[in-house]
Amino acid sequence: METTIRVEKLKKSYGNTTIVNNIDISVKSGEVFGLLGANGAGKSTTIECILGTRKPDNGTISILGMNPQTDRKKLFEYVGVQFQEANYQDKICVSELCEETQCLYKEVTDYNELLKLFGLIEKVNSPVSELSGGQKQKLFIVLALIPNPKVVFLDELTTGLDTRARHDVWKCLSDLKQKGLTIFLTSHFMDEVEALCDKIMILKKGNIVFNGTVEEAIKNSPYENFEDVYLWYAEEEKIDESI
Ligand SMILES: Nc1ncnc2c1ncn2[C@@H]1O[C@H](COP(=O)(O)OP(=O)(O)OP(=O)(O)O)[C@@H](O)[C@H]1O
Repeated sequence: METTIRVEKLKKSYGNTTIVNNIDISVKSGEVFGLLGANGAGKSTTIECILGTRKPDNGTISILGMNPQTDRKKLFEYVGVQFQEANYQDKICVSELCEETQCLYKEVTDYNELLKLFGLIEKVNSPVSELSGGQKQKLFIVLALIPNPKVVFLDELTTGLDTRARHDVWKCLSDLKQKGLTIFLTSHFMDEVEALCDKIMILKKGNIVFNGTVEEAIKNSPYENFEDVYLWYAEEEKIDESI
């Protein structure tokens, strides 16, 4: 399997504070990779450095063999990004926003199919501003998938979605993975990580504290429940077993 995302010795500091400390990441084609860590651990900074929207202090990054800083235009034909908040006009409706996104790319997926897949088709003519938080979140995933990408970056994948919607999103992403999509995600939901991720990396204050599979993470910890396992790696304090 070819390596789709390769990051070597990525480092980013603000002033004297190191936010991301010498991180190496390797994601193979068709894999789902989960970057985990507490609030402020450095996940979004890592993603922004990988995408070239933030300048790292050090490190080599390649996506699909391209450099996100210098091959930006070509690379983003193949890369989808889920934004937490997109910039859109106040009154724009769902179909218009999808069409605007389609115009940015040469080869696109039919957005109506994606809206159907994500249960949003009945909102196609609604103003985006009238969607619920969860519906907007799903729409941002749809926008990320419109370019028919080979790789997709999903930051806080299902934050704000209800249980049904989260499961629907997992199903959609599993189907897209079967078709060869490489997925790089961050999530605070360990059930989601267990359901989707082939490989995970746990960051603690910008340092890698675990890199491997969920099964390996469990095996190398004193716990069996993955949420306990995650906390054991990611948190400073030991878990109080009486809780
Ligand atoms: N422009 C900036 N200047 C100074 N510090 C910053 C800047 N951007 C981010 N940080 C700091 O970097 C740290 C990591 O932030 P980051 O957003 O990468 O964390 P995260 O793991 O994505 O957190 P969350 O789970 O809350 O989204 C935080 O302490 C944040 O305050």
